[in-house]
Amino acid sequence: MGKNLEITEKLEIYINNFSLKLNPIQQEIIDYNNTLGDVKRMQVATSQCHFLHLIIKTSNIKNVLEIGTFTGLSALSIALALADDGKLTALDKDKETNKIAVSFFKKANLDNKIQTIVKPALDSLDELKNSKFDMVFIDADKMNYKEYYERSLKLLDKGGLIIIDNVLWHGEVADEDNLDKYTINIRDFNTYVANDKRVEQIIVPLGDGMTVCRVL
Ligand SMILES: C[S@@+](CC[C@H](N)C(=O)[O-])C[C@H]1O[C@@H](n2cnc3c(N)ncnc32)[C@H](O)[C@@H]1O
Repeated sequence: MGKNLEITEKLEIYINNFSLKLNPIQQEIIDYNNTLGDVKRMQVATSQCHFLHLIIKTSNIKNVLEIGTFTGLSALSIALALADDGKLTALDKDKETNKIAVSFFKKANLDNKIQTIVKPALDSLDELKNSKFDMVFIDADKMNYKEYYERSLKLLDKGGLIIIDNVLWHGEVADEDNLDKYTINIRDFNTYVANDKRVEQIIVPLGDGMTVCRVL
């Protein structure tokens, strides 16, 4: 008792076999990303797609902001879970991956629910500063996480959610001997959120680790 499971690849396949089924276009995005080589690691894990789905379904979330869309897997997972009157605003600076993401959104008939904005996210966030969202999913450049987090807080009311990906940084955050600047950055970010009295938060060990913050 008390010992957490090690999630091996075999166990992950088992979990996915006994969880929600992926939508065919979610699977197409994963298959497409597999052709990209190492860069496919950018996409969220299947378990994270299902987690985002469940959070949206159970929390009456209507208006979502995503920071970091890549080829669209997390965005499509969010949009699939949203009610008909729901909306996702998806930010990314990369024109090429955005074109691919939009083509998948169209194929899934969800392009009406997803607005993409292609420019550096901090510029988009400036433009969105008078908007309100129920949830923000942060998954872009890690060095800007603190800034994205602060900007996100301004866009949410009490009860709003911020979900941040890659907070366990391949497990490196817990290795105190690792002084790599990216690891230190995530470690500092996690400390910042943990000390923030404006939210309550948990780290969920799915994919590369995601923090779920609820605004108090
Ligand atoms: C980890 S990937 C996002 C993965 C995506 N959530 C998914 O599930 O497929 C990070 C994305 O952030 C984008 N990005 C990096 N720096 C950015 C910036 N300053 N502004 C906007 N997007 C940025 C990259 O172009 C990349 O597509």
